[in-house]
Amino acid sequence: MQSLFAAGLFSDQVALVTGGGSGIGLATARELAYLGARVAICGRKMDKVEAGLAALAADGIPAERMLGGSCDIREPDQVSAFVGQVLERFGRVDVLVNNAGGQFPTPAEGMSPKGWEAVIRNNLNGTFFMTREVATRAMIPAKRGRIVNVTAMVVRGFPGMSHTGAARAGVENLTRSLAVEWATHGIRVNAVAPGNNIRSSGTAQYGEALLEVTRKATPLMRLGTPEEVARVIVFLASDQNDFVTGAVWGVDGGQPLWGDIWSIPDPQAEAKG
Ligand SMILES: CCCCCCCCC/C=C/C(=O)SCCNC(=O)CCNC(=O)[C@H](O)C(C)(C)COP(=O)(O)OP(=O)(O)OC[C@H]1O[C@@H](n2cnc3c(N)ncnc32)[C@H](O)[C@@H]1OP(=O)(O)O
Ligand SMILES: NC(=O)C1=CN([C@@H]2O[C@H](COP(=O)(O)OP(=O)(O)OC[C@H]3O[C@@H](n4cnc5c(N)ncnc54)[C@H](OP(=O)(O)O)[C@@H]3O)[C@@H](O)[C@H]2O)C=CC1
Repeated sequence: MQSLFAAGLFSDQVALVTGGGSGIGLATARELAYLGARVAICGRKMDKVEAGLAALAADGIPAERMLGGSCDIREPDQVSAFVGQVLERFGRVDVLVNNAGGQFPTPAEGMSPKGWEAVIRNNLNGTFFMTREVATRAMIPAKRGRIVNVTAMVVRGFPGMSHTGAARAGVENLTRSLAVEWATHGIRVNAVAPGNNIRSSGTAQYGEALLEVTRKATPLMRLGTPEEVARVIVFLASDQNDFVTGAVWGVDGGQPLWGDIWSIPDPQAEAKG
């Protein structure tokens, strides 16, 4: 592995990455571990978490510097138990990356209350539960912490996935509120918004055709990689970046600046036949 950052940048630090078993979360966990951090990863499914731990081991990270556990961030009891495990094992949490999340495509009018709630819980509630737990038990007592929330590119709304657009906009606003509330506790809170154009385990479920549409809607004319998102997360999580808080950084190849991202049925065109 090769890193943009100086070796040992995260030595003596502990990082907790939710959804660290796959995709952007795994790329982030690998980079942080490579730079010296002790890393804890979690997800709902242990097979993904175990695959993540195996990838870290293949990078040469010793077993004593990593921890994996099953934890559904929507469930406060599971969040509390996992954070407890991390503190028991490593004694502190310096960096929290709230990366776990996801949704399903659906027009708003076809969305059931349960479907709406599932996505709000997964992205907004879960992020808050984990953040509050880590802040109150580790960061506020230590008067030090770096939180990075992974959102999505929602500046133009999220037609076709309005539930996640609303949830991610909520997380972005939470990022700003907590950046102010916790500034005096030595905690910085930032967000990274990947474009809808990162080729990852997550976007694989949407299929190549849709990825091609989103690639063509990207000024840089290519898809991004999980490692490119991870580098910005790691920068925001590092002490090299200590005057930035409450920011939302896009990693999107310029996509929000340009044209249509994907087509949803145009009601005016349909009305005209
Ligand atoms: C157009 C733009 C494209 C654009 C596409 C390109 C841009 C991609 C940009 C974003 C990329 C990524 O985020 S990549 C990361 C992707 N990763 C993920 O999405 C994985 C995490 N997501 C999830 O686990 C699920 O989506 C989520 C719903 C949040 C949680 O699932 P659960 O199994 O826990 O939820 P359940 O209890 O089963 O479901 C609760 C309700 O949600 C509904 N529900 C769940 N999945 C559903 C589905 N596929 N289609 C309809 N409805 C669904 C169920 O029907 C239930 O409601 P009832 O109807 O009452 O039964
Ligand atoms: N790739 C892209 O283009 C974009 C990605 N994003 C966001 O970036 C983040 C990472 O996505 P990406 O790596 O691409 O996709 P992945 O699907 O690979 O990553 C999502 C990870 O989150 C975990 N996860 C999901 N829900 C929960 C939960 N309730 N509790 C604990 N863990 C959970 C999943 O594991 P498990 O299923 O085992 O729980 C998985 O490891 C997500 O929040 C995603 O929505 C945003 C915009 C674009």
